[in-house]
Amino acid sequence: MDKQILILRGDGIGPEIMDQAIRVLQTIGDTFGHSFHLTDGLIGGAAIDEAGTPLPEATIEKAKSSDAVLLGAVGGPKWDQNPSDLRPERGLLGIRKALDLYANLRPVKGFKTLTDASPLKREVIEGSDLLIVRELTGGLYFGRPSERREDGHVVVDTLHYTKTEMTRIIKKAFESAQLRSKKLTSVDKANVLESSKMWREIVEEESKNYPDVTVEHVLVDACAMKLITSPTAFDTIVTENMFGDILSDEASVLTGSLGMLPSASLSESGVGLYEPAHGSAPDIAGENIANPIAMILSTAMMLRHSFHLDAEATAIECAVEQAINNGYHTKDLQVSIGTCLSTTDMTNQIIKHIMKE
Ligand SMILES: NC(=O)c1ccc[n+]([C@@H]2O[C@H](COP(=O)([O-])OP(=O)(O)OC[C@H]3O[C@@H](n4cnc5c(N)ncnc54)[C@H](O)[C@@H]3O)[C@@H](O)[C@H]2O)c1
Ligand SMILES: CC(C)[C@H](C(=O)O)[C@@H](O)C(=O)O
Ligand SMILES: [Mg+2]
Repeated sequence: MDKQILILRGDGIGPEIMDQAIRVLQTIGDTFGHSFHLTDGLIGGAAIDEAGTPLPEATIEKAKSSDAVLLGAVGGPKWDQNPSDLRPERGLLGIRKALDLYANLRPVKGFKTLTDASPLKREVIEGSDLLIVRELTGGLYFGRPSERREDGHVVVDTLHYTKTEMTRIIKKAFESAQLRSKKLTSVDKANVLESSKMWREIVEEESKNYPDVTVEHVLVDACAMKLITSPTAFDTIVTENMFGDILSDEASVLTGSLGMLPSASLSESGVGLYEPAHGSAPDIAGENIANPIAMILSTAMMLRHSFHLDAEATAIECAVEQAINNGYHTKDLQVSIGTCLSTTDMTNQIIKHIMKE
């Protein structure tokens, strides 16, 4: 198989973890006989520094003509004081919108060996395996007006959704639930927000088309609590943009670290973008200690969702699990037993297992 992949390294640990994903991809190519052609593009702070904008037009064009996009992470203190249109994060939001990547899939799977790494009790988190389906191109992130008014004393952000935007992500979640254990939890704030009331109505309406899926509605505040007190009660969660952002970072605790959580950002028919759920981690950038697993598992998601290379994706996922089961981990996992490795050495272990398969 011949595929064109756009590589967006971004900022902070972005380039470090992307280098590891590329090594894994090359190993998959060599082992299974595929050619992955990689092209670099600019995004985030790196793009601001080099091209004066967080999302150059060339990046969007390259993305549209690629078969998939891999993204590291954007942002960092260097650009924190920039005006809002010159923030690295604008590049990320911009590419999501430009490619209409409305469906963000964030799987959260605890590895047995890492349950001790979580600050939560083993008996509570053991067996955690859920999927957060997050709406990615609407809501508070994109609603207008979003501005500071009246001499800086009043601020406005707008939570805007159309019925069409809600319906497509809810359908995607029902379809995802059908492929898993057929239980869907819809998370909203329908006791307060008009948008959530409409969201809940659409979930009810759509549930008639998926009679095999059991649906429950949970308010977001209660969901935040239940995620860490009874995570195994969840299978597929669907929610709007900002709730999904917050709940997915919270859910990462079940896996031992934010550095473990991959994601796929998908459109209806166009190119998919794959990125870790975490950010650019400026506090550890340049030290070769970042956990590369979220980026590597995002690469596996690309192989599965964009290229339908199931065996290859599974090979990566199994290699990650085997490396962890052999006691290898990175610093963020705070495991006291086994061997703590650098970013590159952790990847070496994963690559070793892929080549053995
Ligand atoms: N998708 C993205 O590009 C994305 C996502 C989230 C945040 N951000 C941006 O990243 C910057 C930093 O944000 P933040 O510090 O709130 O969030 P962050 O996710 O970058 O980091 C939060 C904490 O988790 C740790 N961490 C994250 N990923 C890790 C990994 N792979 N290995 C080991 N430890 C890891 C960090 O060291 C930090 O202590 C901000 O500019 C923010 O806007 C970008
Ligand atoms: C950096 C930021 C804009 C982004 C988001 O909120 O979507 C990040 O937190 C994420 O989860 O991908
Ligand atoms: Mg986030």
